[in-house]
Amino acid sequence: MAKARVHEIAKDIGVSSKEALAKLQEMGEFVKSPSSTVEPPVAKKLRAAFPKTEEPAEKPAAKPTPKKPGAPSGAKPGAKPGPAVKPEPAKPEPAKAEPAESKPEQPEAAPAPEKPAAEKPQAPAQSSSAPKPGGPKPPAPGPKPSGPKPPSAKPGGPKPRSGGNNPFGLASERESTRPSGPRPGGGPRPGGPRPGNNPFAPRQGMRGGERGGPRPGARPGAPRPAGAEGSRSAGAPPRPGAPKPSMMPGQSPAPSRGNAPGGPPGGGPPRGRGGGRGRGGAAGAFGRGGSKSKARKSKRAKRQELEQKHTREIGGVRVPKGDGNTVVRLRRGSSLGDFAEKINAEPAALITVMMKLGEMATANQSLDEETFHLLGEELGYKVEIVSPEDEDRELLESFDINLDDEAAGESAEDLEARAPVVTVMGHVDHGKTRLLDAIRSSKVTEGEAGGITQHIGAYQVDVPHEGQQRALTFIDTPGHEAFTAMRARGAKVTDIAVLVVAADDGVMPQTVEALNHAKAANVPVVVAVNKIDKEGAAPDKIRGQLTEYELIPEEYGGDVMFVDVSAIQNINIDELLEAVLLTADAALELTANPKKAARGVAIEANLDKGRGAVATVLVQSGTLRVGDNMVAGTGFGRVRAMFDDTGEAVEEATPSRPVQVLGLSTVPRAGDSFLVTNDDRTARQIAEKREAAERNALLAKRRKRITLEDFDQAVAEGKIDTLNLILKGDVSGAVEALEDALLKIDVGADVQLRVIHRGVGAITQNDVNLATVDNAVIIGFNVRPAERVTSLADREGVDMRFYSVIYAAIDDIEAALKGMLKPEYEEVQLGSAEIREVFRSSKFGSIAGSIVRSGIIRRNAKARLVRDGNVVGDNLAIESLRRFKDDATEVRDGFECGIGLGSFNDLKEGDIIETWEMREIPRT
Ligand SMILES: Nc1nc2c(ncn2[C@@H]2O[C@H](COP(=O)(O)OP(=O)(O)OP(=O)(O)O)[C@@H](O)[C@H]2O)c(=O)[nH]1
Repeated sequence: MAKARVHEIAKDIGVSSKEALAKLQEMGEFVKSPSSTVEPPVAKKLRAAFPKTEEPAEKPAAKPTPKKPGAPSGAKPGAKPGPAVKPEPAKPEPAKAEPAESKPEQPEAAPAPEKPAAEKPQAPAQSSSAPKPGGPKPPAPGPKPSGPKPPSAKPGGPKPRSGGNNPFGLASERESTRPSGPRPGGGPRPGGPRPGNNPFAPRQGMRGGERGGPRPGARPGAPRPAGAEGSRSAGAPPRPGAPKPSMMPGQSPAPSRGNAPGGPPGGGPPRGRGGGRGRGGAAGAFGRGGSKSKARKSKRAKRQELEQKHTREIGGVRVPKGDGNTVVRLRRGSSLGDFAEKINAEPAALITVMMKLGEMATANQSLDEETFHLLGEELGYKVEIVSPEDEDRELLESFDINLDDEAAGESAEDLEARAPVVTVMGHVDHGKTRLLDAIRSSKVTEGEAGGITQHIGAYQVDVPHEGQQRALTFIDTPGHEAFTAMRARGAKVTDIAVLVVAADDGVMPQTVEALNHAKAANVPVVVAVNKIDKEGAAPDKIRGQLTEYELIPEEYGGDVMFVDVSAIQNINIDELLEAVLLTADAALELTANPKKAARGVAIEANLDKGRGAVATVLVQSGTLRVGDNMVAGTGFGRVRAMFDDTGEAVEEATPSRPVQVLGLSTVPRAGDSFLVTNDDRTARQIAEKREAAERNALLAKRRKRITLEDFDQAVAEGKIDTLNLILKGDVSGAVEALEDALLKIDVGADVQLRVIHRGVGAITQNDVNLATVDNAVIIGFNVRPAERVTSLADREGVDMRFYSVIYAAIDDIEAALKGMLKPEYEEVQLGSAEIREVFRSSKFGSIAGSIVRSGIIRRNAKARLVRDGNVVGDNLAIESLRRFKDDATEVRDGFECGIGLGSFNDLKEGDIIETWEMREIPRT
């Protein structure tokens, strides 16, 4: 089997090439046009991506022999029985091809898709008026068919009367239905029976009434108001026993739901010949004449069929239907509109769906991940929110820059050894700065007289090693703050960490913090036991202590090199550098291709009065040259000049070489990636796009990376299987006790509990950074975070929990692991209002002129409509609220107001509008 072309597969599946292309794109396959070929696995994937409802539906149809005779003759109006190409593919092929067209005659088939063909003539008529009702009014969907309303046939009085002294100047329903003379100025033509734009047309017994009634199988006995139509379709009232599409194999009930334009308009599941309108069948019987119109019909029918198959109705609107597996990738900060675009839906339809889900959102509003998941689930899509790194990767790909492919495409000859990049970490005052100075001065002074150096954030030294001069790059910002900040930004800068521990002080909280950060980043560690010149120095004790943290010295049989040094007295500095090189050589293969445009990371940057943005960048691959166009974070520009850490101007910088760069438009942040582009325009555009993405990300209050409540769900979705925790407490005993107790929880085989960091003291920015990177939950025991730490956690969506009783913490975590810790919400009544009069407005729909009876009526609050003690409309929202002519945000007890419940229009005098909200019950 040769490779198949997209359009062939599309045809096979029964979708358009465009849809197939879109799907391929969604799946990450980039295919140019319908005539492009795809590899068999891709073809298979594509087929699998479309629901197979088709097959079962058609098969039965194909079977009935009666079809066969008719089919070959009239049915295939020479059309496209493409399959005929195949010699005589016996039965299956042709049989498959036929059903689509010949189906009409064969009502037994009953599959929903078929019907439209037969009823085609009607469908169009309806669809013009029908879509409307479906569209705008979600909450009043089919359920209440035309029943009671139609009779009122509001066409009644086209005499809107300007609502005298009512708060809106709108005509009340009472007035408008009074059949007196037409009053001008009445604004909305309340009763105006214009089926075309009257959202209620179908329910009022207009033609489209069929629409309301027809739902196959839906309340079969319901009187069909569309009497006129009824005469045409004998089978109109769906038979109770008629097969519902939902009964069909593989057919989900949703698509069958009636009012899709392609839906079975006659309501008559086309079973039994009498059931169909007969026209389609008759046409077939009469041969020619019929075949022409039939051909036309069937085309339309196919379209409708398709539409119906790929859409479903929710809350009265038609939205695309995913198959539950279709992945939709969205950037963080995306809006409903973005999502709509991806699934080819109307943003307005999604707004309605959101309302049905109990959330109010506008098309342009950024939504958080959770909300997208909820919405995706409802529509049958798997929403993936791409990480900032992925996002940047995709952004670059849109400029045809693929860093991964670039790296993968490099051959061994392109690669040259590069210097290891080292970060020095450790507890306060253990000598990090001093050690960095010692390393640097010992080397710089060797080469350069004067040894005038300047701090640019990183420096490189040459070390004689096994007869060679080897370079080492040190990040000159000690501490793990910079390290985690960069890591949080997705930058992998450090190859090796030097953990400094003062021999006279021992392992301290930040020592542990630092080593945990290194471990989490999977970076090998070399321990520098410093201050050995000091009295009381006990280097062996340090080795013993660190063993407890899984840093086992080589001399104890482990694989971590420990070097005793004195930064002040320059003792063993060379040995330390040697150990770093040995560790790098043993654990890592550090190479990069210098022969290409430079890529790397910004290490440090500042705005200089005279020189503008000055950024220190570390070249990670390629060679950076003066004159290159570069983009670093959201800054871009042409490299005007470069300097190394001795202040020397340099023309180029190769991998692992840090240089200071002048020429960027703005100051990048530490950890921002940079790259050289072919032209300045690309650099500028990338920078602009990054800025926009950042803005969006900021806008989306991206809530909750992982919370204890959603842990089990994340596990269920296969996203994670480990609950990472960071424990902070006021005293070490408590932290240890908590950790011990936590690790004793019986969590079962599916999930794991991992304490990635524990420490004494307040929750710091570092803790939040670490939680951000490793998707951890922070547990604070008798400690609180500083204010800016709280806001950082909030911004990053990190779940922090505070306890003062160990058992409470254990209970919560145990419950989370067992999937039992659900947030609890309670409904809180906000207020209620009684409808005194109903006004109709063409612009706003029905407005309830009301008086607030209790509490407050607030705009956007959730609402329900109660009539004689029965809820007649639930999950509504106060979409508009007015006091006289002015919009109001809230109206209090005793005041009159006008309330609009969006597209919910079933309002009556005396009804009570209750408003409420869900509040999370705080845990104690
Ligand atoms: N005796 C002795 N003192 C040292 C040595 N290394 C550093 N010190 C002293 O220890 C103190 C702290 O050194 P720093 O290099 O500032 O320590 P740090 O880890 O960078 O400290 P922070 O920047 O506060 O995190 C200074 O007074 C140094 O002079 C050493 O090898 N021997």
